[in-house]
Amino acid sequence: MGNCTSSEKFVQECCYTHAATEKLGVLLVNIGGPENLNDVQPFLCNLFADPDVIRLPKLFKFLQRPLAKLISILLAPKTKQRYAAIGGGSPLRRITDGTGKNENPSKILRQLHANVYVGMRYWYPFMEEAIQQQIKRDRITKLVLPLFPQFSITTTGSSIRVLQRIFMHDAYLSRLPVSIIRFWYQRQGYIRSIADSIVTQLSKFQKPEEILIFFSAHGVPVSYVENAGDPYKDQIEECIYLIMRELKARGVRNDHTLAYQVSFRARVSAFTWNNNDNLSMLALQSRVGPVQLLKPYTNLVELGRKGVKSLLAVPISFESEHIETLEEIDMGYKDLALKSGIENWGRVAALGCTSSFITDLADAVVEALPSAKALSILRETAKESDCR
Ligand SMILES: C=CC1=C(C)c2cc3[nH]c(cc4nc(cc5[nH]c(cc1n2)c(C)c5CCC(=O)O)C(CCC(=O)O)=C4C)c(C)c3C=C
Ligand SMILES: [Fe+2]
Repeated sequence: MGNCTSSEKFVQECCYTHAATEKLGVLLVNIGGPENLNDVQPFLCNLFADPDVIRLPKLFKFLQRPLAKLISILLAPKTKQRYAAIGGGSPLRRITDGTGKNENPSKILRQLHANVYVGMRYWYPFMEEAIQQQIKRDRITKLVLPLFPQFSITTTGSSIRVLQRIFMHDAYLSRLPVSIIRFWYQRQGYIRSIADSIVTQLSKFQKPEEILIFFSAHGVPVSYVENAGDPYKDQIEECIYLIMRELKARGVRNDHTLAYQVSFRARVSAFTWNNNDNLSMLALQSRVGPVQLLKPYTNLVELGRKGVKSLLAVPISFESEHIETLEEIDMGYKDLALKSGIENWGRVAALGCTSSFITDLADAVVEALPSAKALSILRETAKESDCR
């Protein structure tokens, strides 16, 4: 097979060649979220037990699980209230299942005879289950994993680590050619789909040209970016540059700004201490203070004070609706914006199962096929927690 490009003809050729020789699997990986309020505490426990989310110095690794349990118990009541406000659970499983069944990519994936699996990092169906119970059972011959739009150690890195841990101990999996799409924020289909949504939402305002486009991204600790080389911040910024370039090409010249989410900061800071090696989010030492997260923080009061009257919020770091879009942005931010003098509020929906976006992701899968290789660089990793 030659090199696959995104041109439709080539995608088709790749499909035909591939379908004849391979049994392809596509694993859609996501964070996962509690399906009901009883799931909240164990879900949080799994999340905080992840050494890529809370990095403890080697000496204190043994505290990872007890600490995760403690933090999850302390955070659960407030977090339950927030999930209750969006209907009692996370929509992530439904949306990710829907992505797999979406009509357009299914056409492409059907031509490839691809099996689509869903695997979550912190809740059911866990990545481990999808791999051990379904992928192994189906004896696929190639696996593609489109991960998150931007690479972060806390999301992409963490998922790859789980994959490596599972694959290295299994004769079949360790030889299975795998292609990991480590980020896809720069893909034209993704950029254009977001630009389409922005243009549609702008047109709903009375004076679209006066709207401030407000990109809102998840925060991560600064130390991940500055000390551990997390490319997340650079990729977020480049993604916004590409979206604004696309909008300019369409004659849209609105002002824009980027801010990282703040209530996340309050939740994280309550349980973190600064430390000198700066790699750990949570280090036990005497100098107690809040962890530094990516800036600028969201400050709607300041925007109101500066005279911003109309604002369109655009969630940028995640492709599906989730608690941060539905509760934090739609409820918390909107409320605060209106109280701060911002009179007109709008929000761009996450792409979710938007056809143009999912079709582009299916193209990305096809393009990733030639680079599939057995995961040869495998490393021993810390034991996972079992909070389920
Ligand atoms: C780009 C996406 C995400 C990054 C980066 C990220 C980092 C990160 N998150 C936490 C803590 C929490 N995350 C929670 C849930 C959650 N996080 C993301 C995405 C990113 N997180 C998603 C999609 C979800 C699931 C949301 C849902 O609908 O269920 C939670 C629990 C929910 C909440 O309180 O908001 C916590 C806590 C840290 C500490 C971190 C980086 C170090
Ligand atoms: Fe998160």
